[in-house]
Amino acid sequence: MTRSSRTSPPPGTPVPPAQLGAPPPGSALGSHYSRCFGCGSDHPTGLHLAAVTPDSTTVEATFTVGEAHQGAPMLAHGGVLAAAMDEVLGMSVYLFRKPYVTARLETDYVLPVPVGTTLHLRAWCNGITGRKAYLEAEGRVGAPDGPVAVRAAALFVEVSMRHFAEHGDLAAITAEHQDYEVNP
Ligand SMILES: CCCCC/C=C\C/C=C\C/C=C\C/C=C\CCCC(=O)SCCNC(=O)CCNC(=O)[C@H](O)C(C)(C)COP(=O)(O)OP(=O)(O)OC[C@H]1O[C@@H](n2cnc3c(N)ncnc32)[C@H](O)[C@@H]1OP(=O)(O)O
Repeated sequence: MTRSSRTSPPPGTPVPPAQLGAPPPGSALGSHYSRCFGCGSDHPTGLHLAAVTPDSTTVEATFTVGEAHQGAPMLAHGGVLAAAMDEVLGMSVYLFRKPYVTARLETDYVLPVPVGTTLHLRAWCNGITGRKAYLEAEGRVGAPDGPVAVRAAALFVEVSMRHFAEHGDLAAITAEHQDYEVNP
C-alpha cells in the first residue's frame, strides 16, 4: 500500500484562513445531527458536546467524564475519549464549509482521566491540500490551560453530500440539512 499514514501536512501546506460564511467568532456551533453520538441532543447516551468557535477557525468544547464513560473502574475509556476528539476535530474542519469524514485518527493518551474530570477540548486545522485536511486536537484537565491528558492528530478527507446520501440515510439528511444540496 502506497498510502501515506501522515497526519501532519506536507511542508509548505497553507493553513486555511477563516471562510466566508463561517460562524462569527464567539458563536456556538450547534449539532450537525440530532442523533449524533458526539453532539446530538436526541442521543440518549451520547457525549452531548456543545462547542464554540472563538475565532471562526478553531473549536472549543468541554466534556465531563461520567460513569457511563468508564473503561477501568472510575477511569475514562480510551475509545470514548477518542470519540470526543473525533467530534471536535470534525466540528473544526466543518468551519471550512465542506463535508469531511475522518480517514485516520491518532490518539495519544498522556494522563489517566478519572470519572468526574472536565476536559477542555480544542481542535484546529494545520493545513488543507486538495481533499485532505490535517487536524489536531487536545484535551486539558480542569481548565483551558490545565495539563494535557489527551492529544489527537487526524487526516480528514473531503467528500460530497452524496457520500452521506448513498451510504447513510438521505431522509435524515434532508430533514436536518435543508441548506445542503445532495446533488448540486
Ligand atoms: C444529517 C446528516 C448530516 C450528514 C453530515 C453532513 C454534513 C457534515 C456537517 C457537519 C459536520 C460537523 C461536525 C462533524 C463532527 C464529527 C463527525 C466525526 C467524523 C466521523 O467520524 S466520520 C465517520 C468515520 N469515517 C468514515 O466513515 C470514512 C470511511 N472512509 C471512506 O468513506 C473513504 O475511505 C474516504 C472518503 C475517507 C476516502 O475514499 P475516497 O475513495 O473518496 O478517496 P481516496 O481513497 O482516493 O482517498 C483520498 C486521499 O486520501 C488518502 N486517504 C484516504 N484514507 C486514508 C487513510 N485512512 N490514511 C491515509 N490516507 C488516506 C488517500 O491516500 C488519497 O490521497 P491522495 O489524493 O494523496 O492519493
